[in-house]
Amino acid sequence: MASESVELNNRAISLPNLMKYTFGTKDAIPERDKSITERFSRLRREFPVMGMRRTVEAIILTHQHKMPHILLLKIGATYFKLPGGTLEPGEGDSEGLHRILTTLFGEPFIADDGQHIFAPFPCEIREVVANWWRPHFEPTQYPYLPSHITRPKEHRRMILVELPPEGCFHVPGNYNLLAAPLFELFENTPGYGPVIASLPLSLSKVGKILQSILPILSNRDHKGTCGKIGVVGGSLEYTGAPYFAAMTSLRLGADLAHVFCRPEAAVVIKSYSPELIVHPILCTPGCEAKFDEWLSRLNAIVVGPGLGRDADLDELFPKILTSVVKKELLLVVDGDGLFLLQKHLDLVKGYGKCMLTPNAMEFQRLEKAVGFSPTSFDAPDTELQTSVARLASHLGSLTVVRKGRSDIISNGVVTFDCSLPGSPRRCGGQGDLLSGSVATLAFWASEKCVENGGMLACLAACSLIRSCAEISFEKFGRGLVASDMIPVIQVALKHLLEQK
Ligand SMILES: NC(=O)C1=CN([C@@H]2O[C@H](COP(=O)(O)OP(=O)(O)OC[C@H]3O[C@@H](n4cnc5c(N)ncnc54)[C@H](O)[C@@H]3O)[C@@H](O)[C@H]2O)[C@@H](O)CC1
Ligand SMILES: Nc1ncnc2c1ncn2[C@@H]1O[C@H](COP(=O)(O)OP(=O)(O)OP(=O)(O)O)[C@@H](O)[C@H]1O
Repeated sequence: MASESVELNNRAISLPNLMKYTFGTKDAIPERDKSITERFSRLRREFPVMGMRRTVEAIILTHQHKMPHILLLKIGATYFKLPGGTLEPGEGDSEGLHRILTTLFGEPFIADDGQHIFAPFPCEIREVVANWWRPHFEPTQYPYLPSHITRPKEHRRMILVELPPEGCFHVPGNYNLLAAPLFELFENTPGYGPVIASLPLSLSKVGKILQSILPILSNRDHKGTCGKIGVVGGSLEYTGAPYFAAMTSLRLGADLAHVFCRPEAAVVIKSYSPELIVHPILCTPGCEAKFDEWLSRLNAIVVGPGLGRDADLDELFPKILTSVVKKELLLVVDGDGLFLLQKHLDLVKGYGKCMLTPNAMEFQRLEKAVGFSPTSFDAPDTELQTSVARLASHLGSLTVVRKGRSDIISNGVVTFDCSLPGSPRRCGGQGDLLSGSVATLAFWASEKCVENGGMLACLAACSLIRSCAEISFEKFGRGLVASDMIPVIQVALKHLLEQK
């Protein structure tokens, strides 16, 4: 098999088999700096003249024995790096990375004018997979730009590079080119450093992730094994939002869905579906005790869809959060929950089981609430990624999913971008479908002890809901409403699972 097509980071990419490549050596290209100390001295020297150093690095994936491998350059006995280098002033990412890969791997020849040059290295430069920043003239780097740093010293961008099915590498004599299996790099910071060790997560395949998260159905299971999800929301104005979130969890595969709403919303919500268990308790006497009792029987809670912002929630909302955190339940905060959360961020700060799913506006509110200047709605994706990572990190590494043109998911250490096409319909309620699916998938991931389960559940949920939107838009076009997406949840799931 010459090449295998896989989906990485939601895009199909061809992975060539390394057996179809040949390898030659050429003259050494000495490293510009002899030591790490020298590298930082040069960075410090050049900074006043050149400004922030812009580095581009190639993520070149290949497959061997059907397993994805990443190409690394090994220098000496223990130092590994991605093939890459520094951009010239004014040079674009793609142009610069092409130039650097040509120097590293292109075939050497002597031009008509006698100059030693390299033939262009055939490859296609794809999207940016990860960004890292170096705030000081020191080794410490972050996958986001820390908020207090106004003049970072280096910005590193890891870019996916696709190779043709066959070809030749001409490797400088001072390097060893090797293919490391992704599983070997996974979180292996001692062996490869934080940047390379985080790449497998950044490149995760949604179909594989879903497979690792979904519970296996069995006749030995009992009612509740696949999840008991609670949704706190539903008011006089908004009855749809909690219904969408709770129904999504059931249609995805949870066993029981409870809605805790205001009494005036309860009959309406019940009448949408006999499957939902509806508690008309919010802001009624004894509400906290009743809620607390039910919490012990649930696995994950979504707080906020259609909750409203009435003054009586100022007192109840923090109590709800405190109960959920105390019981160590998975918590998704969405919709009006995010509005109310602005004053109570300290209650979830550092709570690793918390996932926030803001839309563009809600994200800006959270940024302002923590004292960051809000990132523009239209900021480029890389800036948005930085902002999401910055907020997640500031909140103590909980997971933030900023919905939008692309959904950006970050825990402050790793940042994913889900840019499946979705649909061009922006009807209300789609975010509620997302929060219900995040809660369900996060519960399943936690049951199976999936490493980084919250992050992966969020990525899987974003892919799922965008896929539902795409499928249902084909049928309903501009008349698509959120209710139309619920019946295709299993179609979308199957579609994602089948992606190789
Ligand atoms: N049928 C229902 O019951 C529904 C109830 N909903 C609930 O309604 C409550 C309020 O939610 P809202 O989202 O209206 O609250 P917000 O007050 O946060 O309003 C969001 C505002 O941001 C704007 N916006 C969103 N994305 C944007 C983008 N990318 N660029 C520019 N502007 C953008 C919207 O047009 C809207 O005006 C929540 O509790 C929510 O759950 C919604 O889920 C919609 C459906
Ligand atoms: N520009 C876009 N292109 C494609 N998909 C989008 C776009 N904006 C949002 N989405 C998708 O729509 C879904 C809901 O996002 P949205 O920003 O509408 O959330 P929301 O305002 O919280 O929703 P809700 O109406 O339920 O409150 C998400 O799955 C997101 O991926």
